[in-house]
Amino acid sequence: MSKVIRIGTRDSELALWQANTVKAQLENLGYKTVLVPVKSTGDLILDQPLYELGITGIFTKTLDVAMVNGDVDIAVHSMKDVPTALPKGIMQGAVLKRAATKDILVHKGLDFLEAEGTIATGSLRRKAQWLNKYPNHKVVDLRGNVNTRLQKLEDNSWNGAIFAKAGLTRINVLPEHFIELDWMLPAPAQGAMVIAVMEQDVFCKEAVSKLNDHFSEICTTIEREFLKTLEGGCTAPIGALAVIEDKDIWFRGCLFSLDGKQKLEIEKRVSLKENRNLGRNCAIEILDQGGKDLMADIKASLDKS
Ligand SMILES: NCc1[nH]cc(CCC(=O)O)c1CC(=O)O
Repeated sequence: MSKVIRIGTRDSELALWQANTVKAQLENLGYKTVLVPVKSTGDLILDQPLYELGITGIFTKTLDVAMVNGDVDIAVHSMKDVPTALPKGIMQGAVLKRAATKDILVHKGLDFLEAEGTIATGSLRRKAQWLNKYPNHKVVDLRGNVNTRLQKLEDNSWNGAIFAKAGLTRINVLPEHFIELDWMLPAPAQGAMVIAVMEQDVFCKEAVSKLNDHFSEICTTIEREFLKTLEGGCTAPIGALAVIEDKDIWFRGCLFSLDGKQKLEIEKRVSLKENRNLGRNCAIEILDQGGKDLMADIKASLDKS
């Protein structure tokens, strides 16, 4: 085991925390590793256009390029940020044991909930679900990494902002005032970390496979199949969550219109052994129940804006 595994990561605090976790776990198994932080926007030296390689994700693009270029051996991602179609030559090497899956509202007091208020999020999925439940509220856009978003919430008069609990917990910035949004369905694979590896890299494939958590892999696979079957290359307000209870898998999925007024949802409980195609079949049911038209509407309005 003389090879040093170069772990590519983005340079945000959350990304570094996640990459360091993988580093510690690999070293615990006796592997030598080194962390290679890669700036999010970089000089992308490649002799092929990105789309020809199937490189699309805004959060994962830079690391995909670094892997294809041979600058890093593996990459650590928040799994929900990874497009459902992986670039040529890159495969999913391991899904780590999943942390908290849910979204939370960080707030400054909850009196506004049943009245009027403004909450902030940059996510179409969170916005649509929030407006569906609280039609009298306003939702404003909020972007940036976790620390930036927390700071902007402090600096503005908004009543609250929505975050993935896993992200705040990991970098230890979970504020005192938050509520768990149990009714909101998370992004497919939220709270899970994934390790990407090159298909031809036998050594690294073997190494990272030891970090795979079987149940986390099953649940995130179902959620991402649901997403992949619905989306057809377009970002939409889609939520999904699969959890294992006893010997069953309990799946819930949803698709909303951008304004949150239309809601299509599905729920199924099957035995763990029968989980094949669960995500795909649930998506097909949603598509048949009006989801096809809704996706076309969403795509049309997103193309316009
Ligand atoms: N889209 C950004 C992003 N990607 C992963 C996380 C947190 C960790 C996770 O959800 O797995 C976050 C922050 C957030 O959604 O609040």
